[in-house]
Amino acid sequence: MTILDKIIEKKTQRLIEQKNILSLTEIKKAVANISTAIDFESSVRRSTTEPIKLIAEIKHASPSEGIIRHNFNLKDIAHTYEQCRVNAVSILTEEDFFKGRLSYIEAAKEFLTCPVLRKDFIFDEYQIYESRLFKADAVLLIAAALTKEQAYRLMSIAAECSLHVLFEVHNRSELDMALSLDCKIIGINNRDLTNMTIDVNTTLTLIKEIPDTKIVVSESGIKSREQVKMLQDAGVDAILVGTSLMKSGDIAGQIHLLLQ
Ligand SMILES: O=C(O)c1ccccc1NCC(=O)[C@H](O)[C@H](O)COP(=O)(O)O
Repeated sequence: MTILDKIIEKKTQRLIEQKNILSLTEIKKAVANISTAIDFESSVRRSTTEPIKLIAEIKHASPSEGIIRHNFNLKDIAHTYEQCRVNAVSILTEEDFFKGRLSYIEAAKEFLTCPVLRKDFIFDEYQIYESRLFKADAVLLIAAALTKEQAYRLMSIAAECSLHVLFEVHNRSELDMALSLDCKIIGINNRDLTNMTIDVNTTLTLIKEIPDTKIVVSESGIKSREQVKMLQDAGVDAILVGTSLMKSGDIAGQIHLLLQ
């Protein structure tokens, strides 16, 4: 069983419990009154004259690292990200492996003006409505966790809820799925979820197969200015950075180092 299988198994159990508290019909009604989402797509698209965009992640723990930030303070992190004028914030909301909470989105949004991506393991339409109910502006869909039919359906529901989708791929066949679904924002995960190894060259290889009209986000394992420059030169629109910010005693300094 891969880590992705384990996460989805746990998530499936939690979803059954959650649907007993608030049914699909009830959650659909509840999202009808939620204010409009902030435009994630425009925030992460870059023109050729602009520097690379930053999606800064709030991530307490992970399966590969355990606890990443020992003095985790959601509000301080959100406040720092706002002061650094990051282009978007990604929040890990998965509970059992990342120590996240859905409520982190609204709490962080008190300090943020940029859009927020809900980073979780989404495979059921309920989770899309839930994301909007908790004020996310965008959601992550992971190709490795979905069939093409499931992905299509979830993307349609996300669009109905005005949520943008970051569609994550790691290899050529997942990229083919993204392109055939006409995904606008393609995330290339440098982390292989089958064995947790990270290689930033994954982005450099796959981006060559992606038309210029798409927005490309490079995800995972980004920690040095040299890597960021290489990704920018390759035409990447935005980087998604978690661990190297969360491990730093000076988050603003680390952002400056990456983007200087
Ligand atoms: O981070 C993990 O260990 C992990 C394990 C299994 C599934 C997903 C995982 N990470 C989620 C992410 O996609 C990252 O948080 C994100 O790309 C940022 O990566 P990093 O900068 O390496 O924290």
